[in-house]
Amino acid sequence: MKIIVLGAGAWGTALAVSACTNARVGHEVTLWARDAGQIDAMSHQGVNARYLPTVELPSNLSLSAAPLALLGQDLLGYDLVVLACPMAGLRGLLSQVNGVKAPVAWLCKGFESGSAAADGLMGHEILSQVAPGLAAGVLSGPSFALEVAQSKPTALVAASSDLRVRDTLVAAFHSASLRVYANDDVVGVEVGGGVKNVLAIATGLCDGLNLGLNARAALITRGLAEMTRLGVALGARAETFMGLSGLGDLVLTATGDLSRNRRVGFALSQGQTLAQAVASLGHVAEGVYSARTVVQRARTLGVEMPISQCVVDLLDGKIGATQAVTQLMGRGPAAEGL
Ligand SMILES: NC(=O)C1=CN([C@@H]2O[C@H](COP(=O)(O)OP(=O)(O)OC[C@H]3O[C@@H](n4cnc5c(N)ncnc54)[C@H](O)[C@@H]3O)[C@@H](O)[C@H]2O)C=CC1
Ligand SMILES: O=C(CO)COP(=O)(O)O
Repeated sequence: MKIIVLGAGAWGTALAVSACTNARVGHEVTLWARDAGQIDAMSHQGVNARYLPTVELPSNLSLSAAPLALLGQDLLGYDLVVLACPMAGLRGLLSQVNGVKAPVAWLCKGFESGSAAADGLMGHEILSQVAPGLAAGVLSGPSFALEVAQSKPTALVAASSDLRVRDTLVAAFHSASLRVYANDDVVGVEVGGGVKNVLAIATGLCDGLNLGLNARAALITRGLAEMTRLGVALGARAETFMGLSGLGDLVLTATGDLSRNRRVGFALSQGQTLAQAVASLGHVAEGVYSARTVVQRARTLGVEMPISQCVVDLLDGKIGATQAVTQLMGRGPAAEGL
């Protein structure tokens, strides 16, 4: 299979490496970046020094920085086009690949911030605005890029309403170290991937303040409830949130120190400003940009999301770290459940 990954950040690089090294069938994989200097450095150094510095690039991985407009013609020759950009770049990349006949999959997790529709859109909603004719879907689930690139056992979920897209993603990435499950609940998978980033900021803060393991477990559990409430209100199936892109990715991101979102919450608990916390990452932390849109969409639907609201108030500088705890613990008693 001929696969092109557009975007050479940590996750695009890791998946491209995984497809080259692990696939049961030999794939031809190209990794593309918009920055020709980055591709030049990668081909000389044999690593992606900026985004995944400890992982050697396999010799059978092709690198490209051809202008996308030119690449447009060539994209016709691929069996799968993977968009490995942050949410902020998805609208642009989708319009650029519009017209491609092969399945297209995006990897970003979040809600568009400053969206044209002012609503904060998920990937599938952006797709229906800018490229409704594409056969497309999303690849999500609990997966730190570094571990996937190191061939550590990982399970992902390929979500699309189109069976051909799900099957192509499984054929492209399923391997001895990477299991790819299929799901047709795109809304559920996208809500899980987007909201878990916001909740990971909360657990990073909780752990940075040394609030204890009980508090972290409570945040994860009640976070899962609010993620599910929003997802169901948006048309998702509740059971999807018990799967890889819901509970699975929430547990990973909320507890794993490799998470950039969790690190933002931790840094805020140590007195760093948001600007400092984001700058020190050198990578995207989608929860920072999605939090407000998550809460706005929930409000429009009449869905209560107290933990996400707390994260927004914190990011907006309306409350400090310790006030966030008071705000959550000061809520009145409630019945458990969704
Ligand atoms: N790193 C990880 O472990 C995982 C990341 N993801 C998601 O994948 C997406 C990408 O994450 P990473 O690769 O880790 O980010 P990263 O911060 O490591 O790299 C971002 C890449 O996107 C490019 N980029 C930045 N802004 C852009 C824009 N406006 N248009 C086009 N390209 C742009 C950058 O040049 C860079 O190549 C995010 O939505 C993230 O939540 C999903 C699963 C795992
Ligand atoms: O989505 C991820 C793991 O599944 C990566 O999470 P972070 O963006 O918080 O690092």
